Amino acid sequence: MSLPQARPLRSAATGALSGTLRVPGDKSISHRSLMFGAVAVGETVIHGLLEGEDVLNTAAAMRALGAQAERGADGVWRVRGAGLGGLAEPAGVLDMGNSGTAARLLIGLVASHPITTFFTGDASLVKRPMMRVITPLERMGASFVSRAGGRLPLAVVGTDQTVPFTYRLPVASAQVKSAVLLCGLNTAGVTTVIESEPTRDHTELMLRHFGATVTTERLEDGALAVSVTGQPELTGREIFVPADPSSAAFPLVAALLRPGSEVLLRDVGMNPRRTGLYDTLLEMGADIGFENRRNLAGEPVADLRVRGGELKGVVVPPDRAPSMIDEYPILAVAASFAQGTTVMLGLKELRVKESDRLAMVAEGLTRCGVRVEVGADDSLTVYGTGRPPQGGATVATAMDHRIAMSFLVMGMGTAEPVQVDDGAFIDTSFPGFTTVMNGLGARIGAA
Ligand SMILES: O=C(O)C1=C[C@@H](OP(=O)(O)O)[C@@H](O)[C@H](O)C1
Ligand SMILES: C=C(OP(=O)(O)O)C(=O)O
Repeated sequence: MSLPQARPLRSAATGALSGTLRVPGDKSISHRSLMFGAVAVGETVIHGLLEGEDVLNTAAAMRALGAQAERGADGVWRVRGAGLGGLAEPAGVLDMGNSGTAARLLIGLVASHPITTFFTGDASLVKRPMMRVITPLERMGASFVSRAGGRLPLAVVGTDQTVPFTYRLPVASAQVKSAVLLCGLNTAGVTTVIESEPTRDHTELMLRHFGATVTTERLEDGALAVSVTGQPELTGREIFVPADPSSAAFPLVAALLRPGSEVLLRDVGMNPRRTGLYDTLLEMGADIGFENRRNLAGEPVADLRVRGGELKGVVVPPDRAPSMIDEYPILAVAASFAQGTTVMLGLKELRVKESDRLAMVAEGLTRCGVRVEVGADDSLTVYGTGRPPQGGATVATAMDHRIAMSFLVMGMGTAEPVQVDDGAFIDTSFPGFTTVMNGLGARIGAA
């Protein structure tokens, strides 16, 4: 396991931003399109796949499991599936790099195949909790050997004799929900996941698109029961991947922070389980127009027109966390430019992402001269003064792409430039970030 060379970057204040762009494809949808294509019969054609490192690791893993997954000269990806139940035992260890989504979803998928699969990841991923998927998958019949506490590297001893299961999620996580549903896919009978807080539903939407029966039912206590009927005939499909709303968040907040800016972001995914950041920014007074709303192969999209302007502090309720889970670092940056205090509640899950995002955001903002508080209840309070923060610091990123991008956006408006110690991990989710941002008017370069 070798670490890429650290790539320190520096971002300096800009004038008004302008331009039109389409950020790269949605990461969640890209992973799933490769995985589901690999267990379908026939060819899956994917337009606009995110070619970030996380997704390229998934493509390599699907090839190691016996599917074909290749990029054509036209930029379109084609997957020829092995069929459900047809995944082959990989000869080597699957290295999922930096990606929790790839690791957890694939662990679920192989658990109901009669093969043994070894997984590992980079120095960030091997620290992240896997018991959350091991526990339900063991109940369904798979066996595991893992490091203490359920960390990678681990081996999944799968079986084609898994039993269906009803599982109530102990934590709001689309990755855990998906791991159980994907194990249920090759399990005879109906597997159900109950979630008290709705998390992103790309697995459910896309499994239906491939021909599976996936139903949802509202329970008496308000929770949602999601069920998949096992062993369907999955057929290869055509998929159009929307632009990733989690990536669009960076140019969007940058434009909001620079007075006089006007930026148009095309084809941005508007799945309601992903749009918490946009709701929050609108409450803060942001000028965001949603134009040309339409459907792209089962997922809603829109073009977002963003204009720079003043923001005010707000309280972000805990039940909004699942729909904006990856956007708190960039929201905290926006809050540091706002007039007034922003309180973000219910951020416990941020502690188990690529880094402890709650700690890293608080530390970085403090270094840049912003007053913040982390509550014992895993809340984050950012005291905005309505004036640009000082900046002038180097921020630690701890192998976390979203921390790196958030603080580079911050440097676009601070009094002094902001440096990040390593921008290399940006390639996991947003290849071309620096070029795209500089095309709008940013001044991001090697430190
Ligand atoms: O299912 C997915 O594609 C994802 C789910 C979320 O993770 P959790 O399920 O751990 O909350 C999110 O943070 C991650 O970036 C992508
Ligand atoms: C949390 C993230 O991804 P993952 O869990 O797939 O590593 C993210 O992209 O912000």
